[in-house]
Amino acid sequence: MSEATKKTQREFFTTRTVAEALAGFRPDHRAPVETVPLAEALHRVPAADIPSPHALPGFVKSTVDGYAVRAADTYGSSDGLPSYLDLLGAVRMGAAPEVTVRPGGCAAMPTGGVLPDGADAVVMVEYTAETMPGTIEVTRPVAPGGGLVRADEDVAAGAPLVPAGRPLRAPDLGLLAAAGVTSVAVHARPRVAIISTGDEVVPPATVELSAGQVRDATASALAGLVADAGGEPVIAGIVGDEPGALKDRLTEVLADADLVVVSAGSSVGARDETAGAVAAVGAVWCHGLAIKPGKPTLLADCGGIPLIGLPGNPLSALVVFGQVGVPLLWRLSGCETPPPVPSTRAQLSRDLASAAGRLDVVQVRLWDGVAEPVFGPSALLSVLTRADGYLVVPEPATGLDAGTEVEVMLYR
Ligand SMILES: Nc1nc2c(c(=O)[nH]1)N[C@H]1C(S)=C(S)[C@@H](COP(=O)(O)OP(=O)(O)OC[C@H]3O[C@@H](n4cnc5c(N)ncnc54)[C@H](O)[C@@H]3O)O[C@H]1N2
Ligand code: MOO
Repeated sequence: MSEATKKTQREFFTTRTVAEALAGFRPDHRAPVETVPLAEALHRVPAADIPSPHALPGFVKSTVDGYAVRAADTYGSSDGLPSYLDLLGAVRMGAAPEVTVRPGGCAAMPTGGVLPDGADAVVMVEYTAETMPGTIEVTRPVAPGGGLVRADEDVAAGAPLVPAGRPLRAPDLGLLAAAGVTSVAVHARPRVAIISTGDEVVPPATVELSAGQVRDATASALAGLVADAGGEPVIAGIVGDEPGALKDRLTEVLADADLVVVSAGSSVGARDETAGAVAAVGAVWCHGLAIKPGKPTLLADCGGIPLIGLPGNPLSALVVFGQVGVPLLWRLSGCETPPPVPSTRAQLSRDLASAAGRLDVVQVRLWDGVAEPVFGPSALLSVLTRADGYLVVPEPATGLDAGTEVEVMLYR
């Protein structure tokens, strides 16, 4: 056993908390920046604020169907004492007004039309009547600016259309399009190399299994989590337990990955080579995380590129990747605070025990506002597929009582 392996195996007994890992494990690599068309920009993270080339909407715009007026001409108007205005013309959609509104006059106005010169408000058609051809009766006053948006009310020229560091949402794409911005500089989807380890692990397409063999479940599931968090999964194969093989594979994938994920072999058993191999290609930040399930987790910084060594049990691997890998992935994409996960409040059906200082991730089923824990060993992946979501027992807590209102993060 190498010196490095001995050292990292001892570190297993000085685990870090998940909170410490989220705050303190911060390799400085970021996915490169690329320019993509709007149609490919959903959920991508702008590398810098994107300023508006001009004001939006760019003209004083009516928000109602009605008549453009001088507000002062409508003061005191009521059903009993209407104002009467001369109809001077009509504004057409998508065209500059050909009419100017003088005192005592008005112009017919569609929603979205350009306010004509002289007018400072639009009165809704519901509060008017054309009592005689060419004369409009107004029965409600309107204040200056009423029925309008200002030329820069959506976005001022030069102000950010969308901020750096937040994944683009559908309305962001609309605002960019409205401003004529049709391509954006965003971080590339982080490439996540996924390596499975273990002599017993065989490709999923293997038809007949020999005794003790298992099909690689973890890589496919991790690829799903990676894609969900905006990354590009790169399934980098299965590495057996022969000495040196993992180190060689790690060296290869590090040349072309933004994040490396290795599953299994990170515990303290005789064949657990991961810590030694990782120590040969990077600096191990922790070996052992105070999380249940998932304690045999390893984090390393490989020249700025983060590497996560996940527990072998697929359930534990997925739980840890959700808690630690997904936030890392968002940071690689340029987003420091991951977008919130949809959640719901529910009443816990039974007591849950936990150790203080350890984060417990508990799978739950939900019905009628009740969260029922799904228990089972982390060797069983079906515990996850049967759950509707999960709750966490926070690090300081020693457990949760039945009936406690808990927040359940929902799977979709
Ligand atoms: N003495 C101790 N033994 C164990 C501890 C401990 O603290 N002290 N922790 C246990 C926990 S918790 C877990 S989790 C496992 C994790 O160990 P490894 O990360 O070294 O993983 P393996 O032993 O290689 O595998 C565990 C289990 O998962 C299966 N596996 C592995 N990879 C895959 C895959 N890609 N797809 C499907 N299944 C996979 C593997 O065959 C094993 O059955 O250690 C405990 N022991
Ligand atoms: O924590 Mo192990 O990672 O329970 O299955």
